[in-house]
Amino acid sequence: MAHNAISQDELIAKHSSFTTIKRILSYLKPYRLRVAVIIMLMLIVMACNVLIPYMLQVSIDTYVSSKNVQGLIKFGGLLLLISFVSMVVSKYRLLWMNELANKILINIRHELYTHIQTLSFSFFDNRPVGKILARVVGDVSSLQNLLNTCVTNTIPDLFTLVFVMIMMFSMNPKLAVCSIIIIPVLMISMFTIEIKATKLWADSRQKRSNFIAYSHEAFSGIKVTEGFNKEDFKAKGFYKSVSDHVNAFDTAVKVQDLFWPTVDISQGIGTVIVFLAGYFLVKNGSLSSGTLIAFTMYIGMLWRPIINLSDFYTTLISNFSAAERIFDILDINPDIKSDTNALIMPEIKGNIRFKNVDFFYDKETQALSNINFEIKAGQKIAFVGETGAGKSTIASLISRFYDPQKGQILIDGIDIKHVDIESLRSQMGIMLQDTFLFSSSIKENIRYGKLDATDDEIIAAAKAVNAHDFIMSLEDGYDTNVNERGSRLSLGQRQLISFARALLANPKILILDEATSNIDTHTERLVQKGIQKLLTGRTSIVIAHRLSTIRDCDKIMVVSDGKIIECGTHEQLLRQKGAYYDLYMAQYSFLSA
Ligand SMILES: Nc1ncnc2c1ncn2[C@@H]1O[C@H](COP(=O)(O)OP(=O)(O)OP(=O)(O)O)[C@@H](O)[C@H]1O
Repeated sequence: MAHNAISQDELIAKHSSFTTIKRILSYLKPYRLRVAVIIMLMLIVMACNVLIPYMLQVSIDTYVSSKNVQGLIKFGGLLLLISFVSMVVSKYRLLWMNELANKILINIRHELYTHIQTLSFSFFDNRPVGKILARVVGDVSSLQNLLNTCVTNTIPDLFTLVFVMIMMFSMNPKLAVCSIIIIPVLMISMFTIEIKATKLWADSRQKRSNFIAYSHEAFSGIKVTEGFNKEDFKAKGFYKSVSDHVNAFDTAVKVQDLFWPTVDISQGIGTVIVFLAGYFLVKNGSLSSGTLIAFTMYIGMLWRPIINLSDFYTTLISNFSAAERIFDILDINPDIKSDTNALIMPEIKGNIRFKNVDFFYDKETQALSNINFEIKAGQKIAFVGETGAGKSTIASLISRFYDPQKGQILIDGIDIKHVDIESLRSQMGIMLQDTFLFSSSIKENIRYGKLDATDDEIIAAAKAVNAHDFIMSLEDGYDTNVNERGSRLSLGQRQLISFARALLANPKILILDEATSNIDTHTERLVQKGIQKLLTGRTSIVIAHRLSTIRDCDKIMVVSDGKIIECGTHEQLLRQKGAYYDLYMAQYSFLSA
């Protein structure tokens, strides 16, 4: 997948309009019965509406001309009854259709969300979050527009059109032909406009996605913007991305607006043709005046659905790219997925082995080359090395967030490429540099480690990592809301909470990626015991820059430029006077300076 910067348009797979419409309509499948009932109701409404002009014709030609008042009153009553039935049925038709359209939209949004959750890290590496949001929120709303118009108007309009034509042709085929003679010209003009408008709407949607992504990133990084006093600079960027979107939208609307004059002119010409032809037919006696009046009503009924269908067509064109953008994501297969006959990972003991592992993030970025090591169950291992060396990449591969291009990663002798991902990840815990808390209470954030944990278990976990006292000092204790990303708390406090969360999850393999980097010396001492508790009884991998925190590890591996260049205990590596010694001495002299 190509990298996608915020201002860069995304590549969207193109499909034929027919395939996309078929796919939209496939969402109706689970509701076949409801659709059948709705169609039945539509047919009743159509039949009532189409009957009314015909009955008018009969009443004029039969009862009015013969001055039969009693017959006329009876006929009028029947007409009223038909109108009433049509009104009631129509109300329920609309209600059930809206309900159906809304249900389908919930399904699409849910499908999109659950699908995106299954996608691999590489998908998220290559897309700004704002662009994903634009699809889940913006594009699905546009699809709602499309579905609502389609189900509530288009299907009934198509029925009306067919019914009206049947009535017109059965009343007077010559006049009927005159009524529809202009329609092919209208169709050709509409298709010509469509070709141009579709491209312009797709472009407008791309620019909208770029603008949402820009806003999302700008607000997420607002503290940096304000800290560096760069509000004007960001505001200019924002102005440009909004202008790009508005200009693209404006151009699309201008082309789209050509639709309406085309429809209006066609309707005008069509009506004039019918009146002229009707006049001559009545004059030479081959058409009754009742039929001409009924025909004039049918003309109105013929053009209303044509106008509505043109309206739907414009909605279709302007929202089509939204549907394409949604299906584009749904069609992405996760790079990392469980094989169909994947092995369920047995209870992990904790042996980890890397065999000749090479890993590239993309063709240009080789992050690891020929990595070989073995960690025994229950050992505490540290990876150290300069920034960008490849330490976090090793951690990501153990959790199978990515697959290596070459080599094997074995846990308890089983190649993790062939095991069920859920059964693997549910036994592993990873604590990243960037501690993420959800905007809910502290209690709920800790419970995330084990959804069915009791309050007592949560408090016990917090006590074990020495987080309990600071939590109790907050105004609502465990019920304190931490705000988005935990912004209500200090970085160290966030990490303490994430320790409690990890302890509750009780993983068999625990990876701490720079997890203690934000804890000050005082807090560090406070949590040391908690960390010890967290690490005992499981294989633990610690990635740390601060070497004082990993001195007592069973093994320390020094990573440099994607390779492991040294391996041993703290004492062994110091004696070796190699890269680890240099790193350690650099920190030691820095701290004692
Ligand atoms: N998602 C990614 N896409 C492309 N390249 C990446 C990605 N993540 C990391 N890299 C690159 O891979 C290399 C190793 O990165 P990694 O994050 O593993 O380093 P690290 O040793 O953990 O660094 P640090 O100590 O700074 O966290 C770096 O050159 C980095 O630029």
